Amino acid sequence: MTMLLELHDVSKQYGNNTIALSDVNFSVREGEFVSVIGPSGAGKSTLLRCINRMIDASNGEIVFDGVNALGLKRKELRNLRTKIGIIFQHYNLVDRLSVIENILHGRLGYKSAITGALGIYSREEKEQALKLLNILGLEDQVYKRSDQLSGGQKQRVGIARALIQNPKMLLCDEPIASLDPNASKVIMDYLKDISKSMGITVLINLHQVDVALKYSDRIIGVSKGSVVYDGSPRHITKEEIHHIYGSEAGDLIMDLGEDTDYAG
Ligand SMILES: Nc1ncnc2c1ncn2[C@@H]1O[C@H](COP(=O)(O)OP(=O)(O)OP(=O)(O)O)[C@@H](O)[C@H]1O
Repeated sequence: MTMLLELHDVSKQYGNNTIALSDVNFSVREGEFVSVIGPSGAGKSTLLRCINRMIDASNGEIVFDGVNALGLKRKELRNLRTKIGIIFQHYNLVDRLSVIENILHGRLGYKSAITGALGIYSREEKEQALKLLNILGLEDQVYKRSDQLSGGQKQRVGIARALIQNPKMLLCDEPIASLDPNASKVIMDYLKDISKSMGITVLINLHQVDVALKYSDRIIGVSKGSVVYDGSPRHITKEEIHHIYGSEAGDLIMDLGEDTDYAG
């Protein structure tokens, strides 16, 4: 498998005092499903946002699909962003628009300002939106206003909007943090299926360690801006979880129970 994403010594400082990321190094292979875990404030969101340059890293190198993302100018950056779909905790849908209109917004990165502003989409784009609606079980909601959907349905629209970009990677920033356990499972199952069936790489921030261990090929543990664990979910030990979470680890370890073969 080839590397799709490589981070070399990536650091991010906010203002004079906050070092959010410190010399982060890791690579992600094409098709891998990787979870980033760590306590609140560890730098997980900053890490994800640096990858598509929603935030600019202070130092280091981020290579995506063979291109150094940090050196890109406007047009190439737009190009890069079409290959990276983003899924947000709060969905970021346009409430007053229908489900299908929100999904088609995922195509805006491919359009000129004028065709985008006029909402002009081709027949192929509309057909692809309908296909994705079917895949994500939203075929009965096509023309519903987005603010009339449940949280789980909104997140499925968010996934469809990301997929219509034809991305190579999905960056998912706490995609289930606002959902109940049932809706969370539905979303995680869709993300896993999509990753497998479409060969899309997934990099996902999660607060729920048990979910991360269950779904991921690999876990990256972040603490105070540094990667302190990078490996399989199968063999992660309680000591390693303690190392990632520090004093917050107690309850998490109790929730996980005695068996350390969590992914089994
Ligand atoms: N825009 C900003 N300006 C200044 N400091 C920031 C900014 N965004 C984040 N930080 C700080 O950077 C550090 C990392 O924050 P980040 O949001 O990346 O952590 P996180 O692991 O995603 O946390 P959480 O799990 O609570 O979302 C924290 O100390 C945070 O206060």
